Amino acid sequence: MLPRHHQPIVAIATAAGRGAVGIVRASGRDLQPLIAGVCGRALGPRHATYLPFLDAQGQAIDRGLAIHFPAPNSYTGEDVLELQAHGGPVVLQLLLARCLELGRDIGLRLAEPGEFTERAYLNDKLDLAQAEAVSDLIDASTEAAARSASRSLSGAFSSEVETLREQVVRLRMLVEATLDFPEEEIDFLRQADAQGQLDAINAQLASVLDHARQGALLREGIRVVLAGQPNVGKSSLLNALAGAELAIVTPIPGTTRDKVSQTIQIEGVPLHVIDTAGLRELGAAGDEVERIGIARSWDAIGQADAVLFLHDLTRVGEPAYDADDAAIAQRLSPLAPRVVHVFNKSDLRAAPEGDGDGDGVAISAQTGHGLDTLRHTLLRLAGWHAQPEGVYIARARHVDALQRTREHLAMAHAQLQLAQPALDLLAEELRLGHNALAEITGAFTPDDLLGEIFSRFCIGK
Ligand SMILES: Nc1nc2c(c(=O)[nH]1)N(C=O)[C@@H](CNc1ccc(C(=O)N[C@@H](CCC(=O)O)C(=O)O)cc1)CN2
Ligand SMILES: Nc1nc2c(ncn2[C@@H]2O[C@H](COP(=O)(O)OP(=O)(O)OP(=O)(O)O)[C@@H](O)[C@H]2O)c(=O)[nH]1
Ligand SMILES: [Mg+2]
Repeated sequence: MLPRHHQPIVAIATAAGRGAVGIVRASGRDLQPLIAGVCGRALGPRHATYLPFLDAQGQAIDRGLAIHFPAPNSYTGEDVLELQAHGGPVVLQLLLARCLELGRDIGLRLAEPGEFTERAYLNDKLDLAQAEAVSDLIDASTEAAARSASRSLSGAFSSEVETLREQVVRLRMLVEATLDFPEEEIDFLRQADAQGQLDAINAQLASVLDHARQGALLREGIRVVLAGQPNVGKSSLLNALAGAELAIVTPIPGTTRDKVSQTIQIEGVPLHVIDTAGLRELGAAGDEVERIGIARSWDAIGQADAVLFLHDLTRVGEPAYDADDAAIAQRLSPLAPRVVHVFNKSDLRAAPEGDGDGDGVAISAQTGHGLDTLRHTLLRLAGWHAQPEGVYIARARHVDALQRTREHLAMAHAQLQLAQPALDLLAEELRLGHNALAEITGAFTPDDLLGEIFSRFCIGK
């Protein structure tokens, strides 16, 4: 049997359900038996031919367009056959079954998720960051996310990483060469301005890291938890931000029992907003359901990227809030940089001057007053500052690899500043930094990571 990556594969490439057109796509080293069987004739290369797709009895399953992309000029770099049929689930299943039947002798099998794109990667049509961008483009939930995924797919991110990698390679070669001439080593490095080269790399790395963080933010968004005492208006705020009546709002304290979440977007950045049960001390007689709800609120708070701590302006005392709020604030204090104080119901009572920490936002969930300020505060807290046009999509995996690169290069930098740098340690840090960078485009990526990345694609991609 052929190794997995050489077996011919087939799948329905279009989304499940009915559509105007549906595509069955096959990829492999030689698809002639399939073409002959289903099309009943030879196909010109990269030429759309309208013809009947034939079943085993020579009857037409459907009439549509067949395209043969001979290797290596195809999406996967292998032979690709596309059957563009009418987009009904039964028609497409029949075509798929017909392909599998015809392909039995060449070992044709169903494609696993992401396997076409994995082939494109293995055949050097795309690097790993571009392959990931294919999936991110399909999954994009906002226009900004789609545009930036498209930039990554076209190689904007990869080429910046590649430029960095080339510079690190050049420096590594210099250091490795010096290792062979121990007497003159230091002078040699000084003459070649190794320090200056490293400074330039680090400056550029900082900029790529910043862009990648913005890109990861666009892809992954942040978790924002609405927290506070019962009846302060958390559910009202969720509804106001979402522009829909999602959570139940009543004047009864303890209305929300369980978490309610909704993804909204601000300037294209997805925010996963979670409304929680109001926080209060329940005596022994307290309601068991509410007790569990409150425990879940604290869980959500612990996992939040940002916490909006709501206060009810009609209840706040001096200096900023009442005793129960002070108790909650105490418990939130370890999360302080992620907490925003929000003073709600400004329509009923104006916010006192110089609220609390000075970073509070006064709003009215009912009239919408202050919501724009709150949105901008959230974006700032998330670390968003880029213009979507210049951003390429990135993943936490990329940010992590860039951070590790930065750490290794910082160690290399420290070594170079010593009067007597240990050249072997310097060389080792540069090597590790180089490897971390290479993980991004896939030049140096463990197989199990590859498997994980592609398994998250949809089938047929
Ligand atoms: N019908 C159809 N539409 C599709 C795809 C597809 O596979 N089929 N794609 C699937 O994702 C995307 C387009 N991606 C593609 C990428 C490369 C090639 C290709 O033939 N590449 C050749 C020739 C390049 C050229 O002429 O410039 C090559 O790389 O050698 C085709 C589609 C979106 N639309
Ligand atoms: N005037 C005014 N009333 C508000 C505002 N926001 C919320 N309310 C009212 O305050 C009451 C409680 O609102 P909710 O949104 O249910 O409060 P909550 O924090 O979710 O309450 P629990 O789910 O019990 O924790 C309701 O009667 C709302 O109509 C506001 O900005 N102005
Ligand atoms: Mg509520």
